[in-house]
Order: sequence, then structure tokens, then C-alpha cells
Amino acid sequence: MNPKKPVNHQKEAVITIRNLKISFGDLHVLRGVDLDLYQGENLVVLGRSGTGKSVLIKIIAGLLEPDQGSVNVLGEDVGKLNKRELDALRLKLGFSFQNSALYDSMTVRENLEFPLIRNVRNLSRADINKAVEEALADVGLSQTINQMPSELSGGQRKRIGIARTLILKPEIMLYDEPTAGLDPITSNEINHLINEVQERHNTSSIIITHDLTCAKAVGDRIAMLLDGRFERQGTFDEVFEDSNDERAKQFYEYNFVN
Ligand SMILES: Nc1ncnc2c1ncn2[C@@H]1O[C@H](COP(=O)(O)OP(=O)(O)OP(=O)(O)O)[C@@H](O)[C@H]1O
Repeated sequence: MNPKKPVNHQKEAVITIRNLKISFGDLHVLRGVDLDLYQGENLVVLGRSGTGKSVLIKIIAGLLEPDQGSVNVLGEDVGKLNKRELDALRLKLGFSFQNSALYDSMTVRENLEFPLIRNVRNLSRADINKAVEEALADVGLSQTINQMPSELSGGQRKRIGIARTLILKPEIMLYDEPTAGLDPITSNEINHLINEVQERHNTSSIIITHDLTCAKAVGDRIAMLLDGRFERQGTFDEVFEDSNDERAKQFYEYNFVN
């Protein structure tokens, strides 16, 4: 599979992180993270288990307070926002988390309506129906509207989960392990969907993954978390194929990439 062409980084940053540090007791997880996410790009964050990828996402979303450093998201200094301002900012972030499971007792339609009804006031029934139909069409699953989650495949459930996130029209998408637990063909479909979302909605995305095939397929840029910092950043080829860094090489050799 060919890596994506790099996007033009002259664009503005939608997330800017500087010198971010967080420890839990003696465990120094993030030790001075600097990272930019540019408008319209897919940025893949790679790192071994326990390196702090989820912690980083939680700090970006204002769910966890860092010990030091600054996080600016869509022009807002996350550390300075009050609860109401944070809630408003979070509505512009779309979370596609591993554990953001669908509600089993609700149909696909009801699952998609749920975030809309909870977060957007004064929507008519016609507005809601239109938004649900558009979001389902976006992920290619219009025909599942009246089905229950238990009737869907793992890949379809993942797509519906992404549709449920897209329905609020986020400016930034945060995908946590989007291909975890999926077979290679279904993983490939999810990779395509991530790229389609980027193209169609012009979203900027952070994709956390261990799957190098996914990283290569969706990443305009790769940032590798090593020892609490992003020491290696660049295109897939820059990070891996031209690299003499033993730690990056080790990561590469234990992953299957096609
Ligand atoms: N609230 C917390 N209190 C104490 N320790 C924590 C807390 N949150 C995370 N940690 C620790 O910080 C480290 C990084 O956790 P994190 O979940 O970010 O890893 P990760 O890189 O996302 O790993 P994985 O790829 O396995 O999901 C882990 O050692 C974890 O136990």
C-alpha cells in the first residue's frame, strides 16, 4: 500500500501543545510533549502500550489536567476554560473511542439521534431525520437504519460509531485504535472511511493506533511517542523507512505492514 501524499503544512494549527508534562506518582508519562495538528490533516500518534497516548487525548479534551505545559485547541487555551466553555469546546471534538460502544437496546436510528437530542436544542423531527440519514449515508450504511446493533458486524458497528460522532459535525476527530480487533479487510474499510471523512468534511484528525498498515494508509504525518516525547515526527517513510533509530526500527519490525 502506498503512503498518502503529505499535505501542505503552511495551514494554521488547530491544536498546539507545548512542553506538556504529567506524572502519576513516580511514573513520568509525558515529559515535555510538543505537537501541532494542522487544519485538514490526519496525524497518526504511534507508541507502545502505556506510553501515554490516551492520557494525551484526555488532556486535549480537558478531562485531565497536566502538571505543566500548554494546550491550545481551536484557539482556546484548554487550561483556562471554565466548565461551560469546556463543554462548548468538546462539542467541536468528535471522539471515536474503543469503548464508545453503541447502545444495544436502541436501533441504529435511535443511537444516532441520541447525541443530537442531548446536545442540540430546537431541532425539528425533520432536521433530526435528515441529520441521521446524512450521517448514515456518509458511512455507507443507510440500509441499517432500523436494525439493532446486535444484527451488525464488528466493522459495521465501528462505522455506525463513527457516524454517531460525525452527526455533531466536529471540527477535530480523535480516533482511538480505530482498527483494533478487526480483520485486515474490515480494517482497510475503516482506513478508507477515515480518509473519506477527512476529504468530505475537511476535518483535522488525530488517530491513535498500533496498526502500522492503518498508520501508512491514513497518516499525512506520523508522530511517534518515545520516552514521554514526540522524538520522531514526519511522513511514514521519514519515521520508519529512512530511519536509523533503533526504537522506531524495533516498532516497525514487530508490525506487519502491507
Ligand atoms: N488517572 C491515572 N492515574 C494513574 N496512572 C494513570 C492514570 N491514567 C493513566 N495512567 C498511567 O499512565 C500510563 C499511560 O497510560 P495510557 O492509557 O495513556 O497509555 P496508552 O499509551 O494509551 O496505552 P495503550 O496503547 O495500552 O492504550 C500507564 O502506565 C497508566 O497506567
